[in-house]
Amino acid sequence: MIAQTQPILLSVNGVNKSFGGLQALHDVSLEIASGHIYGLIGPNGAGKTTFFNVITGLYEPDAGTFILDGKPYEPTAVHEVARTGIARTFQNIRLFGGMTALENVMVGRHVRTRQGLLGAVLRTPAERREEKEIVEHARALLDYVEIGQYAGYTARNLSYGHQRRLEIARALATEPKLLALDEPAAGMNATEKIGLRQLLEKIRNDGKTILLIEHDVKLVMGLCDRMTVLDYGKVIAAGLPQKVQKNPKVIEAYLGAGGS
Ligand SMILES: Nc1ncnc2c1ncn2[C@@H]1O[C@H](COP(=O)(O)OP(=O)(O)OP(=O)(O)O)[C@@H](O)[C@H]1O
Repeated sequence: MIAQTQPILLSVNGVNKSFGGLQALHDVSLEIASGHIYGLIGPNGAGKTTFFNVITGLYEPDAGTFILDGKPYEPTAVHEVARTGIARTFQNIRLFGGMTALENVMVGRHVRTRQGLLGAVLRTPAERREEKEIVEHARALLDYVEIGQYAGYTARNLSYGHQRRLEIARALATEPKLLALDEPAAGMNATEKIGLRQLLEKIRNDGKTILLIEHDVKLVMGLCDRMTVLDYGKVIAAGLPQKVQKNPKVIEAYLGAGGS
């Protein structure tokens, strides 16, 4: 566990988001310290994915301000968000299923290169050099998430757990300041979850900051440095996991939702 003396990487203040008459997020604020794993939990429909979609530019908030790494940040377009330094994975895995694992990571890397994808197609010597670097970097990332031996496999043919790791590698390829993971353990068996936990701890120990939505409360409690609990779009508790799990509002929200 890391002390809260770290600088704040992401500060979110007063986010509101409605869909018609339904207020999915109600004045949600949170602060994520640099180098932390920050958990966002809550029963089904609490607004967790909506919050992710807002901070990654998929949904426009009705209100709210954001500061990333000391600078005002407007999550307007998904591509810009990636350049600014937030990378995410999705609850339902979104890989390029027909491409190889290596190619999937290379796509993520193009966010950080000069030529982008078009340059890679035109192929001048400088671009070929850059392309070689991209391949090497992508291979290194696959090794980092421990699926290097599957570099040439088509993404859709990988096991579920390996696809989740591949999504994380692709997100890391954009060199994010904040890695936002939407239920990375969903569908994993117990052994895969232990492996995922070790991977996330390694990523944090290497200096990255992680925002994690997770349904597996045991995993979140054991892994996160700080957390926020949402219920019906509102923050009902925030802080250290040991304190949050004893909060009567949190217990009630989970028991009320069938203990999910
Ligand atoms: N695009 C949308 N249009 C209309 N309503 C939406 C939309 N996205 C989310 N909602 C509604 O907003 C509320 C919050 O949903 P959200 O998916 O953010 O919850 P969640 O906490 O991520 O839930 P889960 O754990 O089930 O994924 C829900 O009532 C949901 O039906």
